[in-house]
Order: sequence, then C-alpha cells, then structure tokens
Amino acid sequence: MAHNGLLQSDELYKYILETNVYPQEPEPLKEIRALTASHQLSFMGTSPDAGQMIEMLLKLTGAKKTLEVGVYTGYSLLLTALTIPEDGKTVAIDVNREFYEIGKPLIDKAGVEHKINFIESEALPALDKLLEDPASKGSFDFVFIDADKINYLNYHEKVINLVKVNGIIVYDNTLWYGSVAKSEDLVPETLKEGRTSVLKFNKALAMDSRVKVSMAPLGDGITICRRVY
Ligand SMILES: C[S@@+](CC[C@H](N)C(=O)[O-])C[C@H]1O[C@@H](n2cnc3c(N)ncnc32)[C@H](O)[C@@H]1O
Repeated sequence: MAHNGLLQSDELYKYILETNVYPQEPEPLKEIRALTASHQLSFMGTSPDAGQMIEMLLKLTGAKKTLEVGVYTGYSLLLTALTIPEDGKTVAIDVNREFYEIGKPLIDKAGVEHKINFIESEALPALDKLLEDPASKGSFDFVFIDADKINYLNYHEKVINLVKVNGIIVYDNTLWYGSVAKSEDLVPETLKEGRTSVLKFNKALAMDSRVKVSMAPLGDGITICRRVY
C-alpha cells in the first residue's frame, strides 16, 4: 500500500524514491504503477520502495516457489514473477479477479504469466486447500501477505506451515500509515480499525518463537519474518 506521508516526511520519502527506487525500478513495474495510478483504489498498490526490498529478499534467498495473498492490480505479483527464475512458480490469491485483470495485460506483455497461478478466492479457504496438499506444506521459499489486516493473524497461522524452515514471510502495512505509534485520539477514524488489527498482529508476532522478525519503515511498514523451525 502506498505511503501517505504520516510515516516519514514527504521530503525524505521523495528523496528515497528519486535517489534509488525509481532509477532501479524495471520498466514493466513503472508501467503497472502508472496504469494503477488512475484507479480509484490506487493507494492499495504496493509501494515501490517496499517492492525493492522484496526483490532483494527474493534474490538473496534464491526464491523459486512463492505465495502471495492480496494481488490487486499486480505490482508485487509482477515484481515477483520478474524476479524468480524462468522455472519459478508463484501462487497468487485474491478474492477479486477484476483487479487482477486490470494489470494482466502488462503481466502478459512482460512474458512472465507462465510463472503465475492466480486463484480467485477468499484467502483463508484457499490457504486451507494448499495445506491439504502434502506437496505444498513447508514448500514455499517466500510468502507475501498484503490483504485484509483483520485476518493477518489467521494468515500467519496458515502460511507458517506453508513456508519452508528458513523461508521468508513478508507482511505489508504493519506500521499502518504511522498510526501504530500515535495515541488513538490522534488517529483518523478511517485508520482506527486497521490500526487495532495491526497493533495486535505486531505484538503477537514479536512473541512468536517460530519466527525471527525485522520491521522496516518502507511504504507504510513491512515486517520480514524468517521461519526458525
Ligand atoms: C493492498 S491490496 C494488494 C496490493 C498488491 N500487493 C499490489 O502490489 O498492488 C489488497 C488486496 O487484497 C484483496 N483481499 C482483501 N481481502 C481479501 C480476502 N479476505 N481474501 C482474498 N483477498 C483479499 C483485495 O481484493 C485487494 O486486491
């Protein structure tokens, strides 16, 4: 989800984007970002600075088999498909196919659609289905969660069993526009529900011995988890 200025100063964020995010952003990602900019929910798109970190993690871990929950128009999905190897595969779940169809022509143009298995579904039953398949359990190198915040803890309980030991799970929006660090009376009404979910999630994750976590102030916060056992 895009940054809205609460987390860092606009000047600093602009500096980061202009200095090393935009110059390194691949052309297909620039195109999908531009295409999404006119959509009424464009604030939902993954921030390019968070995307840059995801690309680095995918490369560093040599990720070949990945899972994404929350596709929207496909910025993070296209980034993943461009980054994993030619024989890599990514399973992408979203309840809304129409959003995915907006970006799909650019995914096709980039020639990476053969790496993508898009599943149109509510995420929890789709994850349960994956868990029923012995070949999926503990098999994913990398998981990206970027859907409804209220379910983050539910998603965590599923994907912790889908990702490999030492595999990575990245959660988006874990600083919720910077609202997590503000007292509730200063938080706009529209952010309160998400803030409550994110606060609960962040606290639970910090106590979870199955993962080691690192929170980074990219976009409006990403939490990077490594499955320990
Ligand atoms: C923040 S957007 C994802 C942004 C995307 N990662 C990108 O790079 O542009 C959240 C997406 O999650 C999907 N979503 C929300 N709740 C969901 C649910 N319960 N199950 C599946 N998808 C869901 C929405 O349809 C939306 O497309």
